[in-house]
Amino acid sequence: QDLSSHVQNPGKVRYGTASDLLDFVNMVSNTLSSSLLEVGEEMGVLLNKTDMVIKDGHYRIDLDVLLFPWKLTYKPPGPGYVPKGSFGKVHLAQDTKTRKRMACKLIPVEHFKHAEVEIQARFQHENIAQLYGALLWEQTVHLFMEAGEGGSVLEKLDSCGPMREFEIIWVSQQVLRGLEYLHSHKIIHHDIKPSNIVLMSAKAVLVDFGLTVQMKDDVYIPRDLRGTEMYMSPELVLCRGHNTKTDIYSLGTTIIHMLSGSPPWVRRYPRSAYPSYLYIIHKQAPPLEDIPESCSPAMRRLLEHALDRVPARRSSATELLNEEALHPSREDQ
Ligand SMILES: Nc1nnc(-c2c[nH]c3ncc(-c4c[nH]c5ccccc45)cc23)o1
Repeated sequence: QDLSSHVQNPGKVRYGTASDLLDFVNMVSNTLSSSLLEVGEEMGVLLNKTDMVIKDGHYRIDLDVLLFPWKLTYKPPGPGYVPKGSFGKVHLAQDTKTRKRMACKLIPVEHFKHAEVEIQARFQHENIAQLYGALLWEQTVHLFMEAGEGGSVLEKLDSCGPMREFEIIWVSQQVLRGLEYLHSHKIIHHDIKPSNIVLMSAKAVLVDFGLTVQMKDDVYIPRDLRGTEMYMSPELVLCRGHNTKTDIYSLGTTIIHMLSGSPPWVRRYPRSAYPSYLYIIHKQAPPLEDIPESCSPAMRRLLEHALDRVPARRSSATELLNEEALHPSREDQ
């Protein structure tokens, strides 16, 4: 195209606010993917002040931003190991002008739900992966986000085994601050687990908001089962209504995984013999038996409060943040 047509028809990527980004993703969600086929070039909205440089309305993959399979923190690079989200593959991305490094999650447009973006666009907190922008290119939604270059807690557990208690305390405090913020806005994450907690040099953040809901009142009646079985609460499995306390239970099972190196239940009920854990979670008492002997009494008490079978009795994020286990006194160190 000559310059004049280029100027007259600048590309379809622009800077905008969180509400511009939400309008864009709503358009993508509501437009039949067939009619999106005609758009030959990338289109999208990048949030202002994100160190991403749009050139003449373009933000082209492999030109303005490069995508790399994620360099693993612990393991020798497998064949293009790419962490998987609920519906998308996550790559490392780098803006070619500012060299800013980001995570880029690729979601096929037919799987894309604007709920994934809605919460991250409307709610910001230092322990929630920040959203930088969204692009639609080749029938795939590219979500650019804050990158946890230390990888996920699951990757760390798989590579290095059980974590030490001071590491678990650090991760739990970060996650609980993020949950305290989300729960104060009646938002349920629905998929708290080691692979959805990613590590950076000075903090840990929650990722993958594809199953997130914002309650209209104090209970959420689910239409489907959301989450990952081993970390699900008994009330979520029952499907008769639940609230933000389900995330607290999932954090409790996540702490068991960090302490022991395995999710709850699997050592007592091997996956080979138990294709599903839903019935076990429903029938059995909370998995306190999976807390290792080495666990400190204070951390054990925190887990008893986080895994209480009765949601109303279960501690909130704020209450857990005030537990002794998360404030080891000097003499303990
Ligand atoms: N499902 C999902 N939705 N958003 C994200 C996400 C946003 N920023 C990120 N930074 C790092 C990782 C990540 C996960 N596992 C890993 C293993 C090794 C290295 C990095 C990772 C994932 C993200 O993930």
